[in-house]
Amino acid sequence: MNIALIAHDKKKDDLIQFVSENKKVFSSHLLFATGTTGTRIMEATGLSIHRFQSGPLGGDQEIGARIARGEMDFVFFFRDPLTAQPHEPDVTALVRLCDVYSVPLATNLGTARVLINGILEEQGEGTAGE
Ligand SMILES: O=C(CO)COP(=O)(O)O
Repeated sequence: MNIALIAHDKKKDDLIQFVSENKKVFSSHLLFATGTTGTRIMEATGLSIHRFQSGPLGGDQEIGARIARGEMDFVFFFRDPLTAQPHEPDVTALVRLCDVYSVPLATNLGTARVLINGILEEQGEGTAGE
């Protein structure tokens, strides 16, 4: 499966911790990320991640293009709901494309936990923490 990992600055630590806790699951899939998020997760976990541009420089749009081509299976996008983003239209467009193509999207830690369990079940390996 192809999985996209994206986090706004104030949510990067949360995503890094989440990926670290579920490293075994993520390591068995192809990982993609916006620039800074990908670098931070690679440094923290040692996982191999294909990195696109940084979000404000077009990274969200690059991931959106992959979604439009049917090349992204799951998206973890930890958005910061309390900080204005200069590239807000790109953020909205990425979320919209997930809805257009019914790509499962987790925008916060709670949904991410549910989604990772869904991925594990698709792999036939029970749920996280068991
Ligand atoms: O801004 C982002 C998503 O909208 C994330 O970009 P970076 O991973 O480069 O910080």
